Amino acid sequence: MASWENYQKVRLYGLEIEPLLQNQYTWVLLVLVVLSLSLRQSKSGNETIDAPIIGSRQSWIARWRFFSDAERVIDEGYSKFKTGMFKLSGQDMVILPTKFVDELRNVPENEISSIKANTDNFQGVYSATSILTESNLHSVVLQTKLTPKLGPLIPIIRDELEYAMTQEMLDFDKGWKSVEAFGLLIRLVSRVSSRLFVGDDLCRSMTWLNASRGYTENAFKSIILLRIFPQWAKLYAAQFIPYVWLVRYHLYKAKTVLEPLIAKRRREQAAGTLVRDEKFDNLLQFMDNAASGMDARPEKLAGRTLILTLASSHTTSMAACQALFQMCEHPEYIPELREEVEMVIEEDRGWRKTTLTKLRKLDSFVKESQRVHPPSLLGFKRAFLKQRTLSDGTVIPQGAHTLMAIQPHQQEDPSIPDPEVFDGLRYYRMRQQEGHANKHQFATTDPYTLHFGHGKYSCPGRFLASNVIKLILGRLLLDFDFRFPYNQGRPEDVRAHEYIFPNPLGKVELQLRKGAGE
Ligand code: HEM
Repeated sequence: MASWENYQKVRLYGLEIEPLLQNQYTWVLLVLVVLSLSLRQSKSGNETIDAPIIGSRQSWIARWRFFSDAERVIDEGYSKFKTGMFKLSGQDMVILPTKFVDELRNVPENEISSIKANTDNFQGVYSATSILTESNLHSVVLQTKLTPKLGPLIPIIRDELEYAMTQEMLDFDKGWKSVEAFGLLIRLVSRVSSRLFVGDDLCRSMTWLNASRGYTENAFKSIILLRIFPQWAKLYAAQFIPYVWLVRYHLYKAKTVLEPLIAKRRREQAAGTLVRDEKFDNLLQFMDNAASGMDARPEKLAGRTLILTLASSHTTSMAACQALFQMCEHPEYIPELREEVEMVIEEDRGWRKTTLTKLRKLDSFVKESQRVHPPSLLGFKRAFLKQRTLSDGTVIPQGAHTLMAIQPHQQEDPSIPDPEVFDGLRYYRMRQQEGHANKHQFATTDPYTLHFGHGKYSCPGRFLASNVIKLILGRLLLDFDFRFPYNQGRPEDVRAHEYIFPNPLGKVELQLRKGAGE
């Protein structure tokens, strides 16, 4: 008969159980394992949806395949089931047909949430992005304070861009210089964004810049790795992934500079001594003015500001870098794009509010670059907070997370007859058609162009992104010649899951043009 004495001698994989059972950490671990396994038993929203699964039914294998070859998996699902739903990456993702874009684009956020779906896709708890689900403070401020001021912001962005260029390219007048283009653009964009996000006080502080860049880089790496794990295993996996630790570290570093700044400005505001920039304060200040309750806590404001750098800097630099690579791959466009910039600047006598809207060829080129090298193959992510019956009778249960195959869908846009061809001035010509002058811009969305989403919850920062990209590329076109290094073509994009990044090792050679800056 089994007695306690006998039991004490039981060994599991060579380990004596009794000392283990006396250890409180063993119990904590056991409780966590049992809890997570039992959570796994209850089917999630996606698991209750009856839809064909693409790839292996073994979710680990399916997830790994999706990580390493998402394009093929998505194309397989899209070619077989594009008018219905299908599941990818095990059951992690339910792909809805794009015919539902219009029906879903303006549904209230207490029924379907875009930000929850996006932050969940970004592994919110581990990348710290889940703070954005606490309220829409950031979106309101972007839409009401930043977007209406895009005109007055041009000189501010240009000023910071000039400073950033001097920091980056001091010795560029000594002939051709080779640079890793993505890194350069990340540094330029993050300096410019910092000026708008945190203001003069901090935007050139290396502590802040290192924290915001370090956070963004490590958040992306954490997201990519954690997505390979099933939901129940993420908690444990995260403990062993150094990028996740670094996310926390950079968040902490950012707070060490942002929280005192918030406190200082609040003191100055109370004393009536706060120096305001009449043209544009900065996003942190705008959020502080508009925040209430929990949102107004300094650590929350600091966290939200840092997370905005992830939403803005990497995405903007990715688009700028893909366009720069396209220019090097198709140098035949450079003279025409350069001529447009020179002409518009002469007409406006400098960079003014109207200047960027007049750069229609450049706008078209950047949009076409995004079409052929998009940041993501999937988009229009939605989390269903309530059960919903779609117009064709499909029932989407509460808790489901859906996406759409935006890249294959865009290739079927009837206004793009030859989707496999890169045509940098395609959208420029489309805008010349009667009634189309304000359509087909980089920042405009439509049911076929979903890289910024579409409808009420589309990206609130896309107009700023468009301006920053045009200011940077316009400056490069005016003052630099650029090309790929000798005998090197366009560097292969780096792909992980549905995300597509410009190759960070991809080099571009730059040389100051004769007479530039005179
Ligand atoms: C080329 C650059 C960019 C791309 C491709 C991009 C793309 C996107 C996409 C796809 C979404 C989700 C939309 C949806 O779910 O329907 C989004 C949301 C968002 N973007 Fe952007 N974005 C860019 C630049 C920016 C910039 C510069 C900012 C900030 C100034 C920004 C701030 C945000 C924020 C805050 C959200 C979440 C909005 C919410 O709370 O619902 N983005 N972006």
